[in-house]
Amino acid sequence: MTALTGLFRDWIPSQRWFGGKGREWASVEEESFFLDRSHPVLSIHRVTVTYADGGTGTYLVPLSWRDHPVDDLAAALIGTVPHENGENYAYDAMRDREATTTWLTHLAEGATVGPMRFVPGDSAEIPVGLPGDIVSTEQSNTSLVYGQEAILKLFRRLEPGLNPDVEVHDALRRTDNPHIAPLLGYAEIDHDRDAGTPPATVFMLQRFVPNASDGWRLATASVRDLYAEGDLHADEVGGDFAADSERLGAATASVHADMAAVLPTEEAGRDWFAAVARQMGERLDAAIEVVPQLADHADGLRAVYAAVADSGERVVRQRVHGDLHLGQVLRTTTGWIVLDFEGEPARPLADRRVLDSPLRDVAGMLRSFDYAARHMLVEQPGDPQRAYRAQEWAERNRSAFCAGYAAASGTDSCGDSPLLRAFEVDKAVYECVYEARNRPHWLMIPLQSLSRLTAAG
Ligand SMILES: Nc1ncnc2c1ncn2[C@@H]1O[C@H](COP(=O)(O)OP(=O)(O)O)[C@@H](O)[C@H]1O
Ligand SMILES: O=P(O)(O)O[C@H]1O[C@H](CO)[C@@H](O[C@H]2O[C@H](CO)[C@@H](O)[C@H](O)[C@H]2O)[C@H](O)[C@H]1O
Repeated sequence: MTALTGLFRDWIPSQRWFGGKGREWASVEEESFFLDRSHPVLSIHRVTVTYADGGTGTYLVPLSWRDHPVDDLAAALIGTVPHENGENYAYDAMRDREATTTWLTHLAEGATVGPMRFVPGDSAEIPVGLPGDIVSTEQSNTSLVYGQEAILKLFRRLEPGLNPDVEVHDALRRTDNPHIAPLLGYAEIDHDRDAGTPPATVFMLQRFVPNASDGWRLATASVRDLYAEGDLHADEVGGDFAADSERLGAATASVHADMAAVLPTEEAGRDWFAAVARQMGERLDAAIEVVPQLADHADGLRAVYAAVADSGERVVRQRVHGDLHLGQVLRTTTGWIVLDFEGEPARPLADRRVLDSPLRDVAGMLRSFDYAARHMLVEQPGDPQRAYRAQEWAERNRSAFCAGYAAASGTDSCGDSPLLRAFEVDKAVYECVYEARNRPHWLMIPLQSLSRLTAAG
């Protein structure tokens, strides 16, 4: 093992974006090239982890280098690497402001550096020269905000093929949809050109949406207001969120309609329903391995999936968001913006591009209302008054979202649909695994939802 691979072995497992948490490492390899040889030197590392269970994952790690320690960057220090006259200091380049300008300079020029190609959209809108500040919210990737102008999202996990976030934003450019942030460019890196493997997407740059607040923050503030009121109901307190939920439903329907207009669609046949039910069952089997408590619900969940196979609903499959939740939407002064069309980060890229029912996204948002309502019960699980309030808030905002979606799409999608119910259950199963790996103290939120979702039928 080299000094660098040793550093990566120590540092990567604790990073939020690392998707292999809980898996034992068998070996680690890295390949690198320089993106910038001036000050500070910026190197790009492709780190491939092979797990003891045989799987692999390749992650992108940009490092910035100094020949002396920099006090302001102490929190970004990954480690030191010895050389003949002393040591070089390796920093997390995404936290080193001086290193953040390089991405935009290369993008505006449409440069090719080693295996990496920069693809600008409208280069006039790329704020060259501005330094980027890291976005501190917990997320699966790493983002830099450049002033109030642009936001760069670095995709940490490298997978062959165009990232769906870039693909969908690029296609939606033609629609002028008011509910998305326009794409300004992206970069890709060759995997193994000789083997015919397509390049992997490294980052995308989007226009920054100023003066916005994310839906999770707004929704949870509304829940807090309701909890603070002893006697009033959700429609009587100041922070009622229902009007926003309704507008969010309409915005979601508008984005779905434009995605269907510019990307492929296909009427679903009976075999699709059977395949969806089977895949959900398989996901449950895998999830039970990680969260054994799920086995207690397994019979009820399988009954929900079985109902999908016989449902006979009409579904036009299309590209969907794939991981829609309140943290993926921004409320601006004029309305809602939908972000992050990447799908669930744990799914292979090819699966995330498959045509699906838009109800998948409706279910994601309904799950999120449930989370927003109940996450504060984690600390006070035995408070029946709060549990009642949470239920009331979740139901009110679910209905409002569905009303907005139905009015804008002309379909009663939140009606009594076995498919929607199964999607909600399937999402909650996914969340159990996500929480077990990332936030074990929140595991009870999706687990308790599963009890309710299976009891309801
Ligand atoms: N265009 C944008 N304008 C303003 N803020 C944004 C924009 N895109 C993303 N953000 C902020 O960055 C956060 C993470 O972005 P997101 O695309 O959801 O990344 P991830 O895939 O890692 O979850 C969002 O919750 C939002 O607060
Ligand atoms: O990192 P991403 O935004 O792509 O999504 C992952 O992380 C989300 C948490 O940040 C997770 O969402 C779950 O928690 C939310 C509250 O923090 C809640 O609103 C969502 O409904 C719930 O699914 C998401 O599942 C995961 O893919």
